[in-house]
Amino acid sequence: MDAVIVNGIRKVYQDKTAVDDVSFAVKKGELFGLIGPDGAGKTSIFRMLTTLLLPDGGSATVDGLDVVKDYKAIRKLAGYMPGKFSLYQDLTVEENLNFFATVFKTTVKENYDLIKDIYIQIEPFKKRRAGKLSGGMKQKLALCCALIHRPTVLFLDEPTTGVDPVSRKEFWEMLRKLKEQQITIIVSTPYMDEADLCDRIALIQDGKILSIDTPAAIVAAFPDQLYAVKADQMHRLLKVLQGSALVKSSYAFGEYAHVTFDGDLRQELDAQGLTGIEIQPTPVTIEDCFIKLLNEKQ
Ligand SMILES: Nc1ncnc2c1ncn2[C@@H]1O[C@H](COP(=O)(O)OP(=O)(O)OP(=O)(O)O)[C@@H](O)[C@H]1O
Repeated sequence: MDAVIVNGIRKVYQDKTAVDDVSFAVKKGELFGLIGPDGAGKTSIFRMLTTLLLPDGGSATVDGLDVVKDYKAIRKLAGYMPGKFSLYQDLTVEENLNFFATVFKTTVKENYDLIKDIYIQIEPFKKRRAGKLSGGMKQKLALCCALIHRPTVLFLDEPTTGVDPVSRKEFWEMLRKLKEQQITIIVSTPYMDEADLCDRIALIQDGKILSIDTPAAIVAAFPDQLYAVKADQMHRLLKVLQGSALVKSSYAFGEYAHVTFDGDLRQELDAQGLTGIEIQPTPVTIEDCFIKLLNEKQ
């Protein structure tokens, strides 16, 4: 049985459809990513799966339990780290942890083995109020609190947003270790570079899933050779690319334009008077796949 099954789930706020007929399944022990920009509907999906929000249509199960009928049982077995900092700012690190353990009728001691690797990193600050911790430390404490009742499924809503790059990397290493403990993890992120760290991902935009697969399979399905293109006049280059009959797709990507095309693009750019032209094949990223899927939708 899959750990999470989502079947045509919907959420409508007033006249805004935030989650539109979303379906996916997450295997036991999988690290599954919901990847999409702000407002894509990730938080609404998490809140429905953790029984904090009622769906307006469709159904979903967590560990075989229905998110509407069996909400009490799900709350016991699921761990949830909301996007916004959820801890008690005026309580210390150890008070927060004890509080969450008590709510779930357990003790820190009983489940210490599960959080040990993470907790020892914040233990030197255990007497410090949560509100006075750095972003990375708050995130580690929030993860310990979400784990303290030994959940079978862990929901992490944008755990790395607003966290420095080193802490982001450390956080993903912690998730890899938790996976070894057979905990199913569903994590959302707006950072496309984090998609590669998941076993499988769902790309989501405007409440709809655009694609679900392993990151490697999504990248492999990109149909064209992708090129990174540069010129001395980047602004003009982008305009020329957009108007060119040879170009299938083009968009700014860091200091380059990412382009797919047929024919002799260099000759065309030369003819347009552009200088310092560079055209080189470049590896496809998840972000390129996302942009392609968005363009197909429009
Ligand atoms: N309570 C609400 N009332 C009205 N609209 C809402 C409500 N909650 C969310 N929305 C809207 O639904 C859409 C999806 O929001 P949601 O928070 O689920 O997305 P998200 O991908 O988690 O993005 P974010 O990172 O911004 O939270 C957005 O357009 C948002 O403005």
